[in-house]
Amino acid sequence: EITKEQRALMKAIVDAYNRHQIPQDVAKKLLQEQYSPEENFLLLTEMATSQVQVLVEFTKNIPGFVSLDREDQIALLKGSAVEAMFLRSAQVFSRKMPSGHTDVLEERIRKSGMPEEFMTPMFNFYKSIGELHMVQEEQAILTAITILTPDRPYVKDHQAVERLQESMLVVLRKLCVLQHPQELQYFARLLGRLTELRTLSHYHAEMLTSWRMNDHKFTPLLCEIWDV
Ligand SMILES: Cc1cc(C(=O)O[C@@H]2C[C@H]3CC[C@]2(C)C3(C)C)ccc1N
Repeated sequence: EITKEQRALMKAIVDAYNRHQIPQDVAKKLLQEQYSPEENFLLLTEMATSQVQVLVEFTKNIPGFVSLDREDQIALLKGSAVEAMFLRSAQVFSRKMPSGHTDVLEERIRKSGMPEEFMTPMFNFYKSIGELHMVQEEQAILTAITILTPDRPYVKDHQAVERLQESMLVVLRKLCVLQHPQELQYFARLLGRLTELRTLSHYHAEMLTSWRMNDHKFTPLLCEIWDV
């Protein structure tokens, strides 16, 4: 009972999501030979920077996004960047790489100068996303829903964003029923992850501050997207 236009919306989002992937060379670098914490941090910086670039490209291809007010587009991107990045890296983390690699990546992230108290919530989130076994359509639409959250700071035209998000929530709900018929509350569980993401973004803000304090270098794009 997914209508023709809903199928078209889903296809546009999934194509955009798959078209804009993190360059494999960045992810692969993290898996190569042993690095020092400084080297690891530089690799994470490279990974985060390319994730933001991928996020911007994906967002521009969400149907209706570019017809929103320009300043609202910026507000939505800045407001959702962390959450979209964690969602995408959780999916990359739990799916893309053969299991052995995941431990290596986890090891690299753990030895990159990231504050210890941030690790646990981050890896718990990765695991909770992995356990959902989302299909790629669900991943793409859930990411689009996260980006089109109307109550981000400085968004002026709430209504316009709400209308776009609404149409995606409807599609996601239908998709969940089709893809996971046995799990009645699967859709609710998916949306529950978005709440977990907001908690993570608070940890992330502290992480940025602690890195700044220790004089870690960021790229201009990361400074711009997170006002650091
Ligand atoms: C300012 C700044 C931010 C990050 C970051 O948010 O990294 C995210 C944390 C994990 C989740 C997404 C990340 C890219 C990750 C996989 C390293 C990494 C380096 C850096 N100089």
